[in-house]
Parts: sequence; C-alpha cells; structure tokens
Amino acid sequence: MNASMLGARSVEAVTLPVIDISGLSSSSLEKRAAVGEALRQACLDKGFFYCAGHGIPQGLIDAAFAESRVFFNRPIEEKLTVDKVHSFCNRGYEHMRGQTLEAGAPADLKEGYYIGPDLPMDDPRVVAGRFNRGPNQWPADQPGFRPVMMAYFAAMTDLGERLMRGMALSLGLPENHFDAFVREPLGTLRLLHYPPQPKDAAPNEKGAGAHTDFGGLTLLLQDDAGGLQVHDSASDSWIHADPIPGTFVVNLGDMIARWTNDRYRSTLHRVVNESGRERYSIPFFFVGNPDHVVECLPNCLSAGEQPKYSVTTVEDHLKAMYQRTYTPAPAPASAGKA
Ligand SMILES: O=C(O)CCC(=O)C(=O)O
Ligand SMILES: [Fe+2]
Repeated sequence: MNASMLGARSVEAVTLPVIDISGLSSSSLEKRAAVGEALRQACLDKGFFYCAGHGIPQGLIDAAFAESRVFFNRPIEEKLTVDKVHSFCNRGYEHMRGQTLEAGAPADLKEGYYIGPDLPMDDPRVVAGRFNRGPNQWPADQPGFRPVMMAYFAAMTDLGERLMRGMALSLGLPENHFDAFVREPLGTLRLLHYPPQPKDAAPNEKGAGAHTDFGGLTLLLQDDAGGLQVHDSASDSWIHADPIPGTFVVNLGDMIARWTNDRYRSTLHRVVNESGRERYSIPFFFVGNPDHVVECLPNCLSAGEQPKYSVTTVEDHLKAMYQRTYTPAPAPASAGKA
C-alpha cells in the first residue's frame, strides 16, 4: 500500500509552522511572550509544529540515534533478553507488531524500546500498583547505551519544562502556572525502528496506526526517511510532516486537550515508511507529575460552557490510555511498599 492509496497528500498543500523557541530563555518578557503567541497559534490549529532554537546539542542527538541503531540491529535473541515482559513498569524492548495504535487496523510495523526515570527498587516512589515507576532495563554489551539515553532523557525533560512555560504564556497564564505539573515529571523515551513498508502489506497496515498521543507534549526526533503524517481535519486528509534538520516535531497530547476543553488540539497522526529503507525515530513523551490533577482550565470555558472531560490525575489518565493499546502489564513482583 502506498501513500496515495492511504490518502496522504504532499506538504506543499498544508504546512506545519516552524517555531524558534530560543526566546523562551530570554530575560525579556516581550521575547518570551512572542514565543507564547506563536505557540498559541500552532496549538489552536493542529497542535503540531517544528521546534527550532531548542539548544539540544547535535552530538547528543547523533549519539542517541547511533545507540538506537546498534541496539535494533542486534539479533532478536539478544533484544529479547530485555523484553518489556520482564518489567512491571513497562521498560525495555517491544517486539515488532507489539502494539496496535489504530483500533481495527493490523498491528504496527515497528519495534521499540521504552526508557523512563531510572528509579531503583528501594526508591520511595516505587510503590506496588503505581504506574510506570521502577528501574529501566539496559542491554548487556552495549556500554554507550545507558549513559547516552540517560543524558538524552535529561535533555528532553529540560526541553519539556521550558516548553511548558511557553505553553502557560500561550494560554494567558502566569509563566509558572505548570510548575507543579513539571515537578518530578514522568517522561517516556521511546526508541522506534520501522522496516520499509512491505510491497505486500495487508490492507491498512502501517508503521504506526493513526492515533493521538496520550500525554502532555511529545518531542519527536525523526531521521531523514520521512513517513510521519498528520491529519488535516479541514480537508480530512493526511499531510506529510517531512523531517527538517535541526528541529523536533512537537505535538500536543490528550492531556492538553483535556486542560483546554479541546481548544488546543491533540491531532491524529500515523507513520508509513515508504522510503524503501529502515526508519528510526525517538519520541519523548513529557507527561508531568503523576499525582498532578488535570482539569479544565477556567479560562478555557466560555460562559455556560461545560468541561467535556472529567477531572483526573496524570497517572489515571495514562493508565487508561495504555489500556487502550496494550493488554494489561504484569503485576509487580517485588515492588511491595503500598
Ligand atoms: O515515529 C514517529 O515519527 C512517530 C511515532 C509516534 O507517533 C508515537 O510513538 O506516538
Ligand atoms: Fe504519536
């Protein structure tokens, strides 16, 4: 199946904005507010934009891709030693077709690796029944993997925090509005590898089925293969979000749609790797503090308007979202402090 059969059209028709966020680090409120205004426009439209001026060193980006390629190119038996079935907190390797992002479509033609905040078993935050808290799994015989991924994880957490200050400005709120949300945030780094789209792909088979992201902000690094498509609701068609060197694709997840009563958009997207070669990408899902209460922001309700979503917490929201695309995770074996 090719892009035209799947109804995608080229980026010339509709483009996503490029936003230089370096102004967020300026001492001038005017410059910070200008970034906030650009974010506001993008969030009211598709909730998808290219982020430039982010300050993440290219060397760190290259190193993360290099370690990811090395891992995915290892024999399957080695990859399965860190299979996420061994983890009670969803960390480690996810085999090809291990997730179905689009209900009713074939499973996704991708394999992945989940990394989160590295909490040892004796950390007080590792409590039975709590979601995604615990240690990472690390592949043996790949000494660069852990330090590079943890450095990249820290850089993404910092970028997520900076962007949340911009989001507050964009919503006409004090810059520190989301400070409680970003305290001890949960983040998920996800290494992804997509084989080329097979010539004999099943109907509707894709690298990643159409979905919206679960969390707050997604910071996506893609290689130069292309393949990310974003839904354009005005024309009910798919546009290509081709990679732009030096940028991240940033998109809003369902949590921000909840906060803003859908004024800010969590937009459907999908991946079809038609490059004819391997594709690698590294999304980072910035989801905030698990205990934080997510409810409609008062300034996102007009007079008489009701919130569309119930009040929830970051953790409860995420649990519900994971259940949508995975069967339940195994119960924790030894995290028994509750
Ligand atoms: O690989 C990509 O470019 C996008 C992946 C994605 O949308 C996701 O993991 O949520
Ligand atoms: Fe996504």
